[in-house]
Amino acid sequence: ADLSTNIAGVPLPNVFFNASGVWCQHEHELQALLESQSGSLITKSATFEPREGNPSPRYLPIPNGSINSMGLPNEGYEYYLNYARKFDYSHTKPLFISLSGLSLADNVKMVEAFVAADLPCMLEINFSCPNVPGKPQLGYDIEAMDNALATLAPLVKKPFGIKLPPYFDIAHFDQVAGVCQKYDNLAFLTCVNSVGNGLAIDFETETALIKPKDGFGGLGGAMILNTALANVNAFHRRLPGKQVIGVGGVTSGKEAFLHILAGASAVQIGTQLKEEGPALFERLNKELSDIMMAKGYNSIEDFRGKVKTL
Ligand SMILES: CC(C)(C)CCc1c(C(=O)O)[nH]c(=O)[nH]c1=O
Repeated sequence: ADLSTNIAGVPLPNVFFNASGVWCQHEHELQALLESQSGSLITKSATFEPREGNPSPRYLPIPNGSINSMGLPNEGYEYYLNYARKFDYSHTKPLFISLSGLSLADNVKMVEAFVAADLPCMLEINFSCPNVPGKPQLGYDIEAMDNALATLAPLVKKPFGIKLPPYFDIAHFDQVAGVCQKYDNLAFLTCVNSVGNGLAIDFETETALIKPKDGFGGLGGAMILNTALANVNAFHRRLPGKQVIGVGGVTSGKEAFLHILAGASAVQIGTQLKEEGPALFERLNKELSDIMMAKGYNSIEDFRGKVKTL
């Protein structure tokens, strides 16, 4: 079956790529994604300056998923800008760049640098990034989100996307969609980032599993699939003129199929990629293709967003 898709008019040979943060901090990791069967690749969320991130253990697989509090370890935005300058855009797969400024000012400076470089890469701005200490993350501060988009969208000029945290209240889906609708070049939403501030505890040692933040960290993997599907579908229904990239709980072709049925135009993989490595993409392509053939679908558009209700 044909697993090709496009994001903001940019073709992807297949719907699959990494979630920002997984297998994408260093060039050798990005090279492995380039050589894999992924349909695209995205860099680790960049901050203005390089960051070590939090002390380990800061990521762990747990039953039905994972927990992480990495703390934005990355090489700094110039590293990824240089990577984007050297990238061979004649490749079959496009390059996405994730930005996660620690302040709006930092996001402005990084966006301006990428816009000045005028490269074909696609920006995904991480709205789970920390905002003013003591205030919720950008994605949970609707006024701050609107203000950030009012500043950033005109700067980016071309189509771009934002990475959103999961929402759990219909009124929040409505509010966030209302803000996103205001920005024409906001072309896609990537839903969802990890489910924030979970806590994994070891029964034997009676100790939190990860070191940072008293063990509090973002939850990913199978356990967040149904939250991810809801966020993908909620924004697919509310924003017909925009696209949604689905992420959360995809471990096989089956969950990828469900994300697309919910409305996703592409599918990112986090936890499962961290655990299985880039060979995962060959498996996912085969599994999704087999599912589509079995159901009589030839292309993604034959079933994308067509989840039925009772
Ligand atoms: C959680 C933040 C550190 C504020 C942003 C980076 C990030 C991280 C991280 O670097 O800890 N982990 C996630 O699961 N999602 C993210 O967006």
